Amino acid sequence: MLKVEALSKHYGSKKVLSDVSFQINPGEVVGLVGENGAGKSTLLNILATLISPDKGNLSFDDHSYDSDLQKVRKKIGYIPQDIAVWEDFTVEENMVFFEQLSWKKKSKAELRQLCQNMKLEQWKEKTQSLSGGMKRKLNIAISLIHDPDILLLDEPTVGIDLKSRKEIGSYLHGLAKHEGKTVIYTSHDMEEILSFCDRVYCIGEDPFYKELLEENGKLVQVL
Ligand SMILES: Nc1ncnc2c1ncn2[C@@H]1O[C@H](COP(=O)(O)OP(=O)(O)OP(=O)(O)O)[C@@H](O)[C@H]1O
Repeated sequence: MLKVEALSKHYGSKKVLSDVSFQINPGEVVGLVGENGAGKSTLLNILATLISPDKGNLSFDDHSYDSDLQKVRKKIGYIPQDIAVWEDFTVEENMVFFEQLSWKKKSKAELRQLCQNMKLEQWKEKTQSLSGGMKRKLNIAISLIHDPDILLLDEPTVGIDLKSRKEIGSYLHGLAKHEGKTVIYTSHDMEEILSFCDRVYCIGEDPFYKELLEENGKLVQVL
């Protein structure tokens, strides 16, 4: 379980997160929504241990972010907004390269299976020739090499076609429901949030998202 207690973060005089608390269970898919600049990426980056909060206690499966940082990091898979793959490498070469950097070892067959699970079949193709949706799938497959328990995704489906969006959304949903992973992702796509998320956290004071989601029967908590 992911536990966040009394988390705050500011940049200079700008308060971004103020006394935020929540808990997320294994197997849940949680969406983070809010207007531009509300603090979604900031929260995701704190959960990914990439930036530190000003105050607050965070833990995952009873491992504290403060005292058990290495254990927590091993459990996290983070997919940033910008696709980070080697364009000159094939899909296979990318997977093997990142497997070598990973603390968890996987055979080539297992790496290929990860891609196939995402409906990414172009194993021998150069990454530069893949569509945006396929590159995004590769990015997600790379983040799964070390079998993380918690997946943090910053706008994983932005700028890609509807078919890939749906495939990625249902794949992430399946990871939560069949493998018990905790999935947290940001999106501006309300249809996607409505289809794939069990719960939604709204960041910021604008009531727009909360009202829209509640009208559609979603459980929403304002952070
Ligand atoms: N390193 C930083 N230094 C100063 N201000 C920052 C920094 N990172 C973010 N901010 C500010 O904090 C606020 C929250 O930014 P954040 O990127 O978390 O928002 P967001 O909800 O993810 O926005 P978007 O939907 O546009 O991606 C913004 O006003 C941003 O300008």
